[in-house]
Amino acid sequence: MSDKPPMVRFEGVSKHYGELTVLDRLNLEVAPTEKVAIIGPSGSGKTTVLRVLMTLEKVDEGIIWVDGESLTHMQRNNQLVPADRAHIRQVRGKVGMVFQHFNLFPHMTALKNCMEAPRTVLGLSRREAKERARELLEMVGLADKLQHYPAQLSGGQKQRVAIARALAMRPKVMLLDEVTSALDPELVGEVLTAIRRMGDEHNLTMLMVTHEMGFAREFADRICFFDEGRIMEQGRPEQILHAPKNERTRRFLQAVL
Ligand SMILES: Nc1ncnc2c1ncn2[C@@H]1O[C@H](COP(=O)(O)OP(=O)(O)OP(=O)(O)O)[C@@H](O)[C@H]1O
Repeated sequence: MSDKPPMVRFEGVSKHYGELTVLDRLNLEVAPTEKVAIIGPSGSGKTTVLRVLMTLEKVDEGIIWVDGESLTHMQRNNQLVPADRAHIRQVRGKVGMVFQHFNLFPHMTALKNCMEAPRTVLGLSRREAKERARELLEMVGLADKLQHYPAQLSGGQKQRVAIARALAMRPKVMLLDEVTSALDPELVGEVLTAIRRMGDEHNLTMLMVTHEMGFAREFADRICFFDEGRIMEQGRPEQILHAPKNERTRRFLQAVL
């Protein structure tokens, strides 16, 4: 970890669904530009970490910080009080996400998909939004698909549009939720290449939930092994993947590697 203040910090964060504890007093710090891979068994709370950071779910306890500001609280008269909508929107704007199932607008071309939020949320002019969208679609290798609709694209191409669309909002933190899981194996490589490029060229802090241990090994600075809503073990990829200390990590890796 660097000595800079963390870009993302979970401080004692818990999330419950009825009796089920999905995040259990989770503490996690991610340094600026650090790439963290989250691995672990099904149901261990991996996706929930990303969803609470995107404010798609509320937390029951604890505080989440992004770039020095709390997503859940705000300062009022030197006190931390629950955040209001405007505050949440402002902090949440620093975070982008790419989903397993792309979530593209089906009635919009690739170019329009990438222009929509910068226009409506950031207030960019049509020209600015178009220029930004075009540049990003070129970066992910889709210069010849600008006018294609999602139904006319392969899974790998759709996921690359989704990457360009998330980048168009200029987030500081990018969340990736099993972005290659819905793809045919031969399309995985092109998406991983786009992700690598996105990390290198945009100085992003990244949290990715992945089942691709090879990608986690090559791309992540740190792997966190999740179990029962907590980080059971974390460390450099080579340490976690090749010399795990925790018995549960070892058993999980034996099953997936
Ligand atoms: N909206 C919800 N209502 C009730 N339970 C939920 C809800 N969302 C998630 N859960 C439960 O919370 C637990 C953690 O879910 P989460 O999606 O974070 O797990 P995960 O580690 O990402 O799993 P997977 O690898 O299978 O995607 C699971 O048991 C899931 O069934």
